[in-house]
Amino acid sequence: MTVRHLFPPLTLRATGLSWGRGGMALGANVSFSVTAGQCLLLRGPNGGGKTTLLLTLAGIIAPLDGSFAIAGAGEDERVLHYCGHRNAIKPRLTVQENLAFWAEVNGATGSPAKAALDEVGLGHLADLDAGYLSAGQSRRLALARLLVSHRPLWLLDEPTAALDSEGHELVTRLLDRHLDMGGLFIAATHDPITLPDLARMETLVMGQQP
Ligand SMILES: Nc1ncnc2c1ncn2[C@@H]1O[C@H](COP(=O)(O)OP(=O)(O)OP(=O)(O)O)[C@@H](O)[C@H]1O
Repeated sequence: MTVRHLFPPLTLRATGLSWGRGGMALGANVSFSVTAGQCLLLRGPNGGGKTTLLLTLAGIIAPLDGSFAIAGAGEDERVLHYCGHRNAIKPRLTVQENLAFWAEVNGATGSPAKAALDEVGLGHLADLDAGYLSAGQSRRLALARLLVSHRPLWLLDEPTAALDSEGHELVTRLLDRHLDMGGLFIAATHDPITLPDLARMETLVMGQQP
């Protein structure tokens, strides 16, 4: 598959990285790199440290040791989306208003809100208060945020959580297209995610005994 490089070609490189919570190390001295058109899947048991690693790479938690760097971006460029396992939906705003809010916060550099909602299968619910969405519909709305603001690096925590089989296909399609565009992503997942081109995928298994 050809990478079209619609994004600046980034590389995220971790060197001897250790991460953890509350003084407890959850990963130690790990090195990896992910570059434009590629992805890294984080796998492992509950409590294994996947979310903590994503939060660390998002700059929300400080590493315990080692370092990581994102090469290929301007100093002040906002290059990443962090999509946590909570959907961060405002229940009193409509579905479309939620998306418009995030487009304003993150920059309306991607698809128009209505097109993004159509893409994730929520176009018919645009005017519904988002608090009424089902679990899977809420997840779809969270994923639509990735589409309204173009950013090359996606850090995703359980992107397929609560989704039906068509939703799983949607996620595969969005992720594959993102890599086609020269984006990259790191995703923590308990579900299998299989992209058409397996050469693009690496897996980091964590939380295992040495
Ligand atoms: N603020 C905190 N203080 C102390 N420990 C914490 C804190 N937040 C999370 N933890 C612990 O850190 C460990 C790793 O949690 P994390 O959410 O990174 O795991 P995970 O691999 O994403 O798990 P899951 O598959 O269940 O989502 C867990 O044991 C959790 O209880």
